[in-house]
Amino acid sequence: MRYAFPKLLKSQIAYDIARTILDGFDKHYRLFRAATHDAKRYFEQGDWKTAQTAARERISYYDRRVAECVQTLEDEYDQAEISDEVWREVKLHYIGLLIDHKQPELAETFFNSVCCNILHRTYFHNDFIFVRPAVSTEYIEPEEAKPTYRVYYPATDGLRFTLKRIVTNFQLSTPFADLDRDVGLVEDRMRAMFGNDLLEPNHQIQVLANLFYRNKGAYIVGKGINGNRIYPFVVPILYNRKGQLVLDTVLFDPTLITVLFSFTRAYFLVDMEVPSGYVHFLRTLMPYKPRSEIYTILGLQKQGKGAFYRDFLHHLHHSSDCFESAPGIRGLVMVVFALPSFPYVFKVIKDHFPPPKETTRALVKEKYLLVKNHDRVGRMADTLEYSNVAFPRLRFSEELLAELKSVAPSIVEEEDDQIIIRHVYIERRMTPLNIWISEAEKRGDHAAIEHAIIEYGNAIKDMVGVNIFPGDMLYKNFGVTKHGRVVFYDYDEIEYITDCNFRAIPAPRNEEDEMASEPWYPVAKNDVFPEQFGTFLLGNLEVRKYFLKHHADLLAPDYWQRAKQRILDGHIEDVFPYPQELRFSYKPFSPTAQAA
Ligand SMILES: Nc1ncnc2c1ncn2[C@@H]1O[C@H](COP(=O)(O)OP(=O)(O)OP(=O)(O)O)[C@@H](O)[C@H]1O
Repeated sequence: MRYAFPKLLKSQIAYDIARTILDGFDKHYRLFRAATHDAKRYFEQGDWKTAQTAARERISYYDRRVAECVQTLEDEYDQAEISDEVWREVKLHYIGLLIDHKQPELAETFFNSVCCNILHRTYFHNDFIFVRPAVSTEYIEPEEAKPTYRVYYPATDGLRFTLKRIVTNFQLSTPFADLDRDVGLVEDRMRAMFGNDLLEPNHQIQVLANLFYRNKGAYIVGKGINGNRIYPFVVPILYNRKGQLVLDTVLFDPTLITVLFSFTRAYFLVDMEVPSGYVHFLRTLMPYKPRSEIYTILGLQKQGKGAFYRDFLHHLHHSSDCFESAPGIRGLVMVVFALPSFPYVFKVIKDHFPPPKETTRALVKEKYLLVKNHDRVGRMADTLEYSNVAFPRLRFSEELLAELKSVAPSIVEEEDDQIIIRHVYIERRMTPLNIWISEAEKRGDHAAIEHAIIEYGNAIKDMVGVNIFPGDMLYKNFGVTKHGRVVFYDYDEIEYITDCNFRAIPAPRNEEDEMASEPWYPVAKNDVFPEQFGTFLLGNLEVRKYFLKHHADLLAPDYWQRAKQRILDGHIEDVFPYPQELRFSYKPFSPTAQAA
């Protein structure tokens, strides 16, 4: 029989514990918001280095606050004295404290993290933690003067005036080069978007009240509304070469907006008093993006992780297919499996790695963490890391279970009708690039192959721009997203570009050198010889043709040496999460203009 919650709350300890946990959360969110607040200042000062460091540090805030809170509780209470009854009261008090709270869903997640740290896993009890949200996040209004979004009425005020007001309301202290010109450009494109639609009485523009900061950009996020139609838009604000601000473009295409919020990018910094209000608004722009991914891209990655897990359990309940090995070439380091009906893959680190791998479990984890904390520039998939995940035994094929038990026995355990996986990374499922290319070949789709190779080279170049050397550049280590972008997902050999030594292959001294099957010259651990990349990348003639046409520079040591030098000189590359052709300043390449 299910245990009933106590009818009377009697325990002072229960109240005190609930209060301590909520104080821990409030401290966390205060610091989290302070970081997003600072992002505005860094943007105004063009202080990219500090902004980068702050964005990276913010990721670790959550775990630190949870650890602090656990410590406080352990110092103050003897766990043995806290009965199940008291834990149930703690939860009820906590729910009470969350009435009128502005971030109740985040506070519930924090509560779960603290409880799960204190209670042993086998002791988890659904009555103690928030398996489902207990407090609604709908219609929460901010207390501060700023609403979640502002509303403008262009039919009354004029579109140009409205657009200018939208920008100036953000009160950026850096001057614009020519705001009237930029607003005119946005207006032209916006008029084209609204087309000849008759303006309905509800015609309005809604804009989220705070800017979204990432890398060297700040983004205005909003939507036009006319009748029952919604027109999402995003306006990036960047610096020009003279250190003045410009509106760089306006994006309307839902696919491009979705890509801007992609799982392959660094998290945004946005000052949100009521995060659920932002998530709700963003979902009206991207209805197919799971709430979990929206929380994550807003930097609330633990919330995203919790929401993802709930979605996953829900999906398991409402599906019947079985987990199976992910299609493609098996990894040496990871066992990768997937549920065909679910768009993610599950990656488990093997217990032993065959040669030539020289890594360890700890090192692999370190590399994955490096990527989590790094700017992923739209080219590296984000991963969710989970411990002790229980899967229903029935949903595993014998073959997959046998494989998991044989290559990762320390991680996989069978318990009654469950498979417990002690550590797993979960990441978006993509089509491995090698499979994508061979399918395009079978169809005789040359354009698709060329597209894949252009994207592949661009992915590497984007990663190089942020100091990442992928290490293992084989096509099988890249995936193609549903938007046709090529993204890297195999991180165990990743290195910082600045830690690598890019060398040209020395000229042979004599005939013997020339014939040698092993390098006759000394090779240090971090030496990389780009001239050798062709050996494993250019085997296929068609791929070779496109590779040499678009990315031959990747095979030359000096490309890499120059890239490394730029990073060492402190240069931070511009990252454009949308096509260059859409920029207001874009000038198509013209051979005559070039000649002139
Ligand atoms: N996100 C993903 N989407 C689809 N398939 C994937 C994904 N990640 C991995 N795979 C599949 O699993 C295989 C192994 O994954 P991964 O490259 O991450 O493992 P690994 O053990 O690190 O590989 P390697 O031996 O190259 O180091 C890939 O070749 C691919 O077929």
